[in-house]
Order: sequence, then C-alpha cells, then structure tokens
Amino acid sequence: MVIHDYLSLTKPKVISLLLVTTLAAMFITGEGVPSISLIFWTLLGGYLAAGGAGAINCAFDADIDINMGRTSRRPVPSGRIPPLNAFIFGLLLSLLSVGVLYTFTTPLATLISTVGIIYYALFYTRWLKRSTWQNIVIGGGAGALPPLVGWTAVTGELSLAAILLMVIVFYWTPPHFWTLALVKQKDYARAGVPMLPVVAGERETRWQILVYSVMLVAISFLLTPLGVMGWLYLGFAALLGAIFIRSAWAVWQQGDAQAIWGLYKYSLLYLALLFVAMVVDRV
Ligand code: HEM
Ligand SMILES: CC(C)=CCC/C(C)=C/CC/C(C)=C/COP(=O)(O)OP(=O)(O)O
Repeated sequence: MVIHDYLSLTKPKVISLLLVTTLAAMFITGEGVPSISLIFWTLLGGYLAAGGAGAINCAFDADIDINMGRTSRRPVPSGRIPPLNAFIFGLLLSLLSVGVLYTFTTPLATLISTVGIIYYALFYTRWLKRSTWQNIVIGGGAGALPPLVGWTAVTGELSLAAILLMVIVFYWTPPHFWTLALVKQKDYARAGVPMLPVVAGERETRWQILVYSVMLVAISFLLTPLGVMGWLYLGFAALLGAIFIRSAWAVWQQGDAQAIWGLYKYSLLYLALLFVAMVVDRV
C-alpha cells in the first residue's frame, strides 16, 4: 500500500523511542506537568521532524540500502517510491515540523529540531555514514537532540539538566548501534559503509561497546548528585545500569549472537525505562 510505504519512510519505530525521550524531558523541567496541548504539538512537531529527516535519509541511502538484507525491501531501493518523491515528502514533513514547533512551542525548540533534521538527513547521511567509523559516535549527536526539543518546548531555554539528558542518549547510541552492526557486518561491508566491525574487527567493537556502556551508566548516575533527580531515580538507574553492563560484559567476554542480540534488544528497553524512571521520580 502506498500510504504504508510513505509511513515506513519515516521510520516510525525508531521515532517512537525518540519521542519517549522528548516526552520525558517535558515532565522533568521543574515547571510542573505540561499541558496536553503543548505535549500534543511538541510530539507532532517531533514526529514530523524526525520522520521528515528519516524520509530524506531513505532517499539518499537507496544505493546502500539495496545492498543490505535488512534494508533492501524498503520502498526506495525496491523501486516502489522514486527517490525524488521520498526526498520531497521528507522536505515537506520537515518544513511542516518547523511551522508546528514554531507556532505552538518555542523558537529554541524549533531551532534545535531543525539542527537535528540537517544533522541526520544531510551531515550524517551524506557524509559521516559513508566516510568514517566514528559515524555513529558523531552521528549520535542527532539522536541525542530530541530530549532538548522536549525540554526547551516547555522552558524556552537550555540548562545543565537538559544537556545531561542529551549526553545520556549520546553515550547510549554506540552500544545500541554497534551490537546491530556486529550482527550485520557482512551487509555493511558489502554496501561499503565503514562501520566499526568492518574497519576495526569484532574484538575492538566488543571492547568499544563495553567502554561506552560503562560511561553511559556512570553518566546516568550523575543526575542525582547534581540535584536534577532524586534517590528513586538513582535506584532505577543502578538496577537498569547493572543489567546493561552485565549484558555488555557478556558481549565482550562471549561475543556470541545470543549475547549480542540480548544487548541490542535490552538497549532499547533500557533507554525507555530510564527516561520513564526520571518522570516517576519527578512526578
Ligand atoms: C547514530 C545514531 C543511530 C543509528 C546509526 C541507529 C541505527 C539503528 C539501526 C540500523 C536500527 C535497525 C533498524 C531496522 O532494523 O530497520 C536501529 C533500530 C532502532 N533504533 Fe537506532 N540508531 C541510532 C540512534 C537511535 C536513537 C537516538 C534512538 C532513540 C532514542 C533509536 C531507536 C531505535 C529503535 C527503537 C530501534 C528498533 C526499531 C525496530 O525494531 O524496527 N536509535 N537503530
Ligand atoms: C531533533 C531531530 C529531528 C533529530 C533527528 C534524530 C534522528 C531521526 C535520528 C535518527 C538516528 C537513526 C535512526 C539513525 C539510523 O541510521 P541509518 O539511517 O544509518 O540506519 P538504516 O541503516 O536503518 O537506514
């Protein structure tokens, strides 16, 4: 179905987790529970922005996607949607996101979201992804912006706490993605994308995953001593973080497919639950 194909260009599952981080940030600014209408417009604007950027990514990435089992059946590489149509669709969603966020939230939230679109759709997709194994580390900066959009939609300004939320998602991204890259490394090699396992090998990748996981968990703890979150949050962060490090350790030590998939799947649950824990602590 054509509508289904266009919807899939927006990568809805990925966006759902991005929006969890946006929504959670809106609840913990210290300005109380946000209004339903502000929540609605911020999430709609966030969906349009990330979805628009995703569609532009699909238009530009067709040559890579056609070479990978996971992505070859997407609408553009399989010929169901011409790249130009995907690009225009993405551009329209992106422009709409600017209108929605600017009208109903704050100028700073609009600016950060627009930077996110350009970062992912152009900087990461056109250049980073194809040129360096640091693509994921640097590219993680785009995925780390949605909490800032949520925060600034409510407050109109940045703060240390908001930056810390960004840093958490930033350090989360390499373990999240490199696990998948380990499993799919042959695909990436065939497509000519310099992902870490292709460039530096499995052992180095498993080590880097462990290093980033430890840094992620350590940073997640900082919110309590810095006065942003309370002890309840710290308890959740410790429990969730212990499981994360145990899973990353298993990837480092054993490195079998079961351990790798386990960490990949858990990384998604971890991020969602950590941000829910922030809301629970605050509300
Ligand atoms: C540079 C940054 C990132 C890269 C390169 C990346 C890459 C990927 C890839 C390749 C997949 C597999 C998708 C598929 O099977 O079609 C994936 C899955 C996923 N990613 Fe990321 N990701 C990044 C950041 C993020 C961020 C910041 C979030 C949300 C906070 C996120 C949320 C998800 C979710 C929810 C899935 C599962 C989707 C599914 O089951 O279909 N990712 N990611
Ligand atoms: C504030 C704002 C609008 C931020 C945008 C953030 C955003 C949409 C980040 C997406 C990160 C992501 C899913 C990368 C996928 O990599 P890939 O495209 O290399 O994966 P693929 O192999 O599945 O295509």
